[in-house]
Amino acid sequence: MSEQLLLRVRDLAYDYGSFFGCQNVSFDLYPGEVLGVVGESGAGKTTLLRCLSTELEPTAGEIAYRAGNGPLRDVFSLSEPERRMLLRTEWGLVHQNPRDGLRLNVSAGGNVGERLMAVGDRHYGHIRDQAAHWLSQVEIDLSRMDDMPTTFSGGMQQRVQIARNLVTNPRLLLMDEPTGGLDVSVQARLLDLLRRLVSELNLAAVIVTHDLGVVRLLAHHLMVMQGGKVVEHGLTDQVLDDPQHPYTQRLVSSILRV
Ligand SMILES: Nc1ncnc2c1ncn2[C@@H]1O[C@H](COP(=O)(O)OP(=O)(O)OP(=O)(O)O)[C@@H](O)[C@H]1O
Repeated sequence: MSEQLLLRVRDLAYDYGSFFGCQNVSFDLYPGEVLGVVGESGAGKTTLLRCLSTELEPTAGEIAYRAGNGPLRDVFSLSEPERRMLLRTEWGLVHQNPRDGLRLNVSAGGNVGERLMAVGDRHYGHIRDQAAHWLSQVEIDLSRMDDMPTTFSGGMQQRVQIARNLVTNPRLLLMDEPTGGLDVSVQARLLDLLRRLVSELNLAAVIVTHDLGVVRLLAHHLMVMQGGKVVEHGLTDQVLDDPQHPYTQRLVSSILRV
């Protein structure tokens, strides 16, 4: 594989005062690769994602990202405007609750087009065409383009949130339980959609979830966290088919029993 490393995380830790959120997290991510992060409640998954999105500054360790074709750079050495620009262009952030990632008083098309306007696109026709293109990519009927997200189902809102993230052609998606809270058939459709888009767009992604079915379907690599620490990390099929750590073994067998 000749592609260059996109994201490098080394010995990352974050402490909430005397509590630690996550510790000693290290991984590499290449374009087109999906890393799944699983673990019980309180394992440190959200803390890790909040550090990766630069919302929290790690207490220790490094997060280095390659913007454009430039060198890998520590994201916390970037200026605030540089980081903001990454968050608007090369990085996408998909929240579990789409309401956290959408503007509810703006139409579906407006939600998608707005992200282009935020990076300087001022051509109304182009913005509307792009919004329509990405809404159709996530299977939103264009007759709903001018409707408010509040009139959409949870699954539709989640798809609009994904379209809003994709419109700037991001290279890295950070997703927090993107299918959480949706019913099983809606989840399955959304997972198929995500799998197709990740592969077609050669996206790198980190996906945090409780659901081993989600990682089995989407993630090439899997990191299992417990109590803020990574207890197992490897190829998804390998970890799920031959778990080494007792916690992963319990996690996998609890799914197989149901
Ligand atoms: N704002 C906070 N202040 C203090 N401690 C926190 C805070 N947020 C999280 N923690 C602690 O950090 C640890 C990791 O929490 P985190 O939310 O990252 O876990 P999680 O794996 O995402 O859990 P869940 O699946 O329930 O969302 C837990 O011990 C939690 O109590």
